[in-house]
Amino acid sequence: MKRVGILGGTFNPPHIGHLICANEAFHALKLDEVRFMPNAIAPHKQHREDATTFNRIQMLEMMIKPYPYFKIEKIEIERGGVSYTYDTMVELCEREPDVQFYFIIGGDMIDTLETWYNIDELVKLVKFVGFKRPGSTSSNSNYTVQMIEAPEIDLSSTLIRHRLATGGTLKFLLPEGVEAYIRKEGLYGTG
Ligand SMILES: Nc1ncnc2c1ncn2[C@@H]1O[C@H](COP(=O)(O)OP(=O)(O)OP(=O)(O)O)[C@@H](O)[C@H]1O
Ligand SMILES: O=C(O)c1ccc[n+]([C@@H]2O[C@H](COP(=O)([O-])O)[C@@H](O)[C@H]2O)c1
Repeated sequence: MKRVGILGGTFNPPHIGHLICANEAFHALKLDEVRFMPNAIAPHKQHREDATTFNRIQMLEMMIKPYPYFKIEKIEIERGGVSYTYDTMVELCEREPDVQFYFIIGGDMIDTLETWYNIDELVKLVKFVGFKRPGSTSSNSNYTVQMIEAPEIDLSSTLIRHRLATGGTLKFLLPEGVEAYIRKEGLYGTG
C-alpha cells in the first residue's frame, strides 16, 4: 500500500514549522509523499480575508518546489465551503483505495480532536500523526495519535503576520521566496 501523509492547514501564510513537521513525518514513517492540503474555510478558525485562496496556493507552490516528495492536495479548495476533514477523507479514500493516509497535526489540533466533525468515523479512515507544539498539551486520551519525536518550534502563522505588520525580522522563518512574494502582493499589512 502507498503511504501518504496529509498536512491539512490554513497556511496563512505557510512557514518553516509546516515544512519541518512534513519532513520529519516523511522520514519517521517512511512515507511515499506528503501532501500539503489547504482548506477552503477552516472549521474552527475565524476566516481571514488578508490573503486569498490563490495567494495561499501560490505560497505553498513556492515552498514545495525544491522537494519532489512534497505535493499539494487541492480537494478542499475544489469542494469549497467549510472543510471538514471527515468529508475530505471519505472522498480521498474512495478515489485512492490503495493508499493508507496519515493525517499530520500539531499539538493544538490534538487538543481539539474530540470536537472534530464525525471524529469517531474519521479515525477509522486515517492514522493520526502528531507533533508537540509549544503552548499545547498535545495529549488526547480518547483517540490514538502516533507522536513523532522532532525538534519543537514555537512558530505560527499568527506570529509571522504580526512580524509582517510591525516590521520584525522574518529571516529563516519563511520558506525561500515567500517573504518576497508577500511584500510584492502587499499581504498582511505590508501593502
Ligand atoms: N510550529 C508548529 N509545530 C507543530 N505543528 C504545527 C506548527 N505550526 C503549524 N502546525 C500544525 O500545522 C497544521 C496547519 O497549521 P496552520 O496552517 O493552521 O498554521 P498555524 O501556524 O497554526 O496558524 P495560525 O497561527 O494562523 O493559527 C496544524 O495541524 C498545526 O497544528
Ligand atoms: O473536521 C473538523 O472538524 C476539523 C476541525 C479543526 C481542524 N480540522 C482540520 O485540521 C487541519 C488544521 O487546521 P487549522 O485550523 O490549524 O488550519 C485542517 O486541515 C483543518 O481542516 C478539521
